[in-house]
Amino acid sequence: MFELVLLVPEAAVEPVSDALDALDALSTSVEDADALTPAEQALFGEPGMPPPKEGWQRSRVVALFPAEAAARDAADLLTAQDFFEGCEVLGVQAVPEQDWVRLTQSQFAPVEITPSFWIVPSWHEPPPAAQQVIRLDPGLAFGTGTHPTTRMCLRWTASHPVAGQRVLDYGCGSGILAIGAAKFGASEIVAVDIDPAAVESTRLNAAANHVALQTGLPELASGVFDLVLANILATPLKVLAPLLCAHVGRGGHLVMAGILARQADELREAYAPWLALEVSDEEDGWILMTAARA
Ligand SMILES: C[S@@+](CC[C@H](N)C(=O)[O-])C[C@H]1O[C@@H](n2cnc3c(N)ncnc32)[C@H](O)[C@@H]1O
Repeated sequence: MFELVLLVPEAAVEPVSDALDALDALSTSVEDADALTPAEQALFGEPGMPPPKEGWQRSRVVALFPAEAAARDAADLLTAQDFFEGCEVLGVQAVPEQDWVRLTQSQFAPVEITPSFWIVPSWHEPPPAAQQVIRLDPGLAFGTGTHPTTRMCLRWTASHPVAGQRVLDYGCGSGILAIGAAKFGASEIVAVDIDPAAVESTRLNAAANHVALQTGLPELASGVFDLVLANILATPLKVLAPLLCAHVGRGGHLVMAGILARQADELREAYAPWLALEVSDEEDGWILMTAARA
C-alpha cells in the first residue's frame, strides 16, 4: 500500500476528497494539519451540539492506494485541477505492513468498574480479581465501558441490591447496562433504544454473555420497574422526564447519566414535578443523577 499525503486549505477539502474518491483511492482520511501545535483548532461541540466550525484551516489529507504508480498518477492529476490551487503534495510513501486486527484489539484493554467487576473484550483473559465480568467487544453501538457515563451507571448497579429486580435500560446502546444488571441478579430486564442497530447489538451481546433480556424499540418498555437506567444526554433526558418517571415504581430508583456537572440544576428542575434528583457520582466532568420513589 502507498499513501499520498496532501496539505489542503479548508475550502478545498471537499473537492479534493471527492476527486480522490473518483481516482479510486481505497480510503481518504482528513486530519488537522496543525494538530499538537499552538494553531490546533478544536472541532468538537458540546455533547448534542454542532461543532463551532466545519473544518480546520489546513488539513492533512491522506489517501491510500494499492500501488505507488496509482498514488503518483493521482498526485499529477490533482495538481492540474483548478481547485487544487493553494494545496500542496507532501509526498507519496509506502505504508508498512501491519496486523490491523491485532493493532485495533490492542487499543481495547479490560476496563475496571470496581476491583471485582470488569468489562473484558473477548480477546483478553479476565483479570484474576474479576468476580463479575461482562464480555464485550467494540461494535456499532455506544457502550464499551470506557466512557465515564457508562462506568458510573455500572458502579451504581454494582453497589445497590438489584437482585430480583425488574430493570429498564432506556437508551441501551450495546446493552452494557442491561447486561450489568443481569450479572448482579436482576430478574427481568427490558432494554430499549431508538436505534435498531443498538437493539441488534444488545441482543448479540446479551447472548454472548448468556443473559436473558427483552430488547427492542422504546415502545417495548411498559409498566413500572424497580430500576430505570438511562444514559442518554441532558437534552433528551429533559424531554423524556415524564416518560422515565412514569416507569419508576414505588420504592424504585431512577439512575441517569450523560449529564455534565453544570447541567445538574436544569435536570433537577425538569424532573422536580415527579422525582427529586440528586447528584450521586461524578467523573471527568460528567455526573450521575439519581432519585428514589417513596
Ligand atoms: C450514550 S449511549 C448509552 C449506551 C449505553 N446505555 C451505555 O450506558 O453505555 C445513548 C443511547 O441512547 C439512545 N437514545 C438516544 N435518544 C433516545 C431516545 N429518545 N429514546 C431511546 N433511546 C435513545 C442512543 O441511540 C444511544 O444508543
